[in-house]
Parts: sequence; structure tokens; C-alpha cells
Amino acid sequence: MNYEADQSADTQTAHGGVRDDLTALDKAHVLAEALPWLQKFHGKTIVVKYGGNAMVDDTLKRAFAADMVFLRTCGIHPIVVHGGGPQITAMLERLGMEGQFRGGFRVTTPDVMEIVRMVLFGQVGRELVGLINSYGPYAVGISGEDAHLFTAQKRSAMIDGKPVDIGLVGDVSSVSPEAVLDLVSTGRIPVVSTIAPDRNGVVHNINADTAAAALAEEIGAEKLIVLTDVEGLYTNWPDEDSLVSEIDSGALTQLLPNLASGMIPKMEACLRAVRGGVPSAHVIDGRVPHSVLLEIFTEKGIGTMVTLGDGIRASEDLVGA
Ligand SMILES: NC(=[NH2+])NCCC[C@H](N)C(=O)O
Repeated sequence: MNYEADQSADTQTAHGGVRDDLTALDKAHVLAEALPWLQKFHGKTIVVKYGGNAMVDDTLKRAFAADMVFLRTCGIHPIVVHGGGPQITAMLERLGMEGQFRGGFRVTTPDVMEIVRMVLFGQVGRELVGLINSYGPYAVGISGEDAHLFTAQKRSAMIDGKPVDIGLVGDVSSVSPEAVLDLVSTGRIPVVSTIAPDRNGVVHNINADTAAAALAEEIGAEKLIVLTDVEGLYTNWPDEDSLVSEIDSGALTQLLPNLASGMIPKMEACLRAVRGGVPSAHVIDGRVPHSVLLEIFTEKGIGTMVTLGDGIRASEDLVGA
């Protein structure tokens, strides 16, 4: 069997991060710094929400797949939960099915839902499975429909404070993680597509951030990591545009209403996870190759880490930053 990865493209990603202008000493420090984290996270499960640019750029895609295999090779158990909004939009456009919009939201009709399912599970999920499996027989695709993994509950969009019907869009109402845990226990990397039936068996599109948080909570994961297209959480305080490296749930709850709208679902997912018992939840920049490795295996990380707390220690940290 030959499971060798495509080395030519990988040279730019897996090795591109170690620049030639780093001295041997710098490289040694980077590697040595990883030891306490390798020890701490060995045998632990980490749920990674994969989305944004990291899902459309080829180099970033390969780097992400390599990182998942890196984690697994370190004895850490990654579970990937992926999004796919842009890919769904592109396919609907290709098919001339732009469809109906209500208050800026696309209405997920049964016809649109068929495409959503096809794109998420049959295209986006498959591609990632293939990339991971170029390193070995690790990734297995699974959707919320498999073995009752997720059950959905219809969700309405809130527009001007009023609920508006946007079709087959749901939240996770329950999680049965056994199938995913079976895969993890045999050394596989589950790649989860977030579509799920409601209690009547009608399949809905589920927000992948929420699904990742619900899964992390349900299985008692060590960590949730959410990839985005920004560096992390920004505040204008204490400095203009400063990246918050670490914040607790109390402080984050206070900041939440003032965050950029795109950041709110990510941060809500982090809050849900840490309140549900996940020790830390991280929002990191998916535009940086190997950002997952930088976050997990360095002391300071690269993005924003959320932990459980009452907001007091975090405000002190922010003032001191
Ligand atoms: N954004 C941060 N401050 N990250 C710190 C990460 C620390 C450690 N590597 C961990 O994954 O738990």
C-alpha cells in the first residue's frame, strides 16, 4: 500500500512555515516548546470547526489536512466539523437556483436542501476526506444523519426582532456521538457534515459552528478550535484594534453584543463549549497555514482562547495587556 502524500504541493505547506531565515536555534526552540502541549493533549479529543478561506485555498486546504494527520500522529484525536456556505452558493448559482431570499437569508426550500446535502456531504466533505487520506487511511466522512449523530430543530431567522421562516434550517437539538466515538477509538479522523434530520426525519441544514460546539460539549472534548478569516477577537480597548489572546466566558459575554456580526456565532460557539465543560475553545486565523499547530503547540498560541470564568481575571489581563 502506498499512502504517500503529494509531496510537491506539501513542501510549500508542511514545510513552508519553517523559513530558511530562521536559525537552527529558533527551529529547535519551536520544536522544544511543543513538548508540554504534546504531553498535555496526548490521548485527548479536539473538535475542529473547519471553514472560511482555509476551505477554498488549495495550499491552506492541504496544510489543514496535514495538521489533522499531525495531531493524530501525536496521539491526539481530532474530529473535523466542516462548513460550506460559499460552496453551496456556488453550486446553486451553477444550477441557476439562486432562489428566494428573506431578510438577507436564503430560504432553504426542499429543492435547495437537496443541493445543500449534496454539496456538503458529497463534495466538501469528500474533498477533505481525500486530502487527509493522502497521508494514510484515517479520515471517514459522516453526516448528522448517520446513526442519529445530530437531531435538528427548525430555526427561524430573527429580522427586526421578529421570527421569519427561512425553510429547512435548524439548530442541533440532540447529539448521539457514539458513531463518531467509534471512529475515534479505532484511530480514524471523523469528518462531519452538518446536515441533520428533525424528529420527523426531514433533513435540515445546521450551522457548523453550533454543531461543532454541541459535539465538543457532548463528548467532553479537551478543546474546540474554530477556524475563521480573522486573526481572532479584537477589541478597541485597551488599545485600538488589539487582538485578545485569552479571555474568559464572563468577559466575553459582556463584549458579545459589541462584536462584528460575523464573529458572534463563532464566539457563541466558544461560550457554549466552555460553559458545557470543554476546558478551552479557540478562534484562530484559518488564513495562516498551520494555524492549528501554532495554537495547540505553542504557549501563546496565535488566536483567541476562551476559558470558563467570571470575567474578573480576564479584565485584569486586558488592562495589563
Ligand atoms: N490564544 C492563546 N492564548 N492560546 C494559548 C494556547 C495554549 C496552549 N497551546 C493550548 O492550546 O491550550
